[in-house]
Amino acid sequence: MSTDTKLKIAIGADHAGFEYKELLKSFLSDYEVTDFGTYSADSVDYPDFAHPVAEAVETEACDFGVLVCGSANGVAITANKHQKIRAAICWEKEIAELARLHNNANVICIPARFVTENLAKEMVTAFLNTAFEGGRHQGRVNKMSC
Ligand SMILES: O=C(CO)[C@H](O)[C@H](O)[C@H](O)COP(=O)(O)O
Repeated sequence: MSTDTKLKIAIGADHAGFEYKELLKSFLSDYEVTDFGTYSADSVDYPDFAHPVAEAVETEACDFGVLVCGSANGVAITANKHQKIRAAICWEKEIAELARLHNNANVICIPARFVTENLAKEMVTAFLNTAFEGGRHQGRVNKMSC
């Protein structure tokens, strides 16, 4: 019997990110995923979904967050209002890796209207499988809080 504990992922999106969220949810079958909505393509307000995802990560109920909206700006701005959240907008696989390596980002924000489904999957995979480098980056991350 495996004793592996699955990483816990909080996922959320607005209507613009709904389809990608559904896709990523299926893609992340090796993880314990909690879906904070939205649950259809009907128009909604992204803060209603970004705050719950940020809270789940901030309280350590989940290890990482995945947020999707049209440009990723709305969900990232909202999530970053939370003290313990470092939410990074990603549009290239290497940016997703750097968000973990250098910034110890704990939420990845995906712009569904500007990246392909395949790239979204690649970025989430890279994000979840890259560790924070620490070292010179630790002090910089410490200085983010105000
Ligand atoms: O938050 C955003 C922009 O900052 C997201 O891209 C939203 O998904 C977008 O604003 C939704 O736009 P819509 O015209 O209401 O579909």
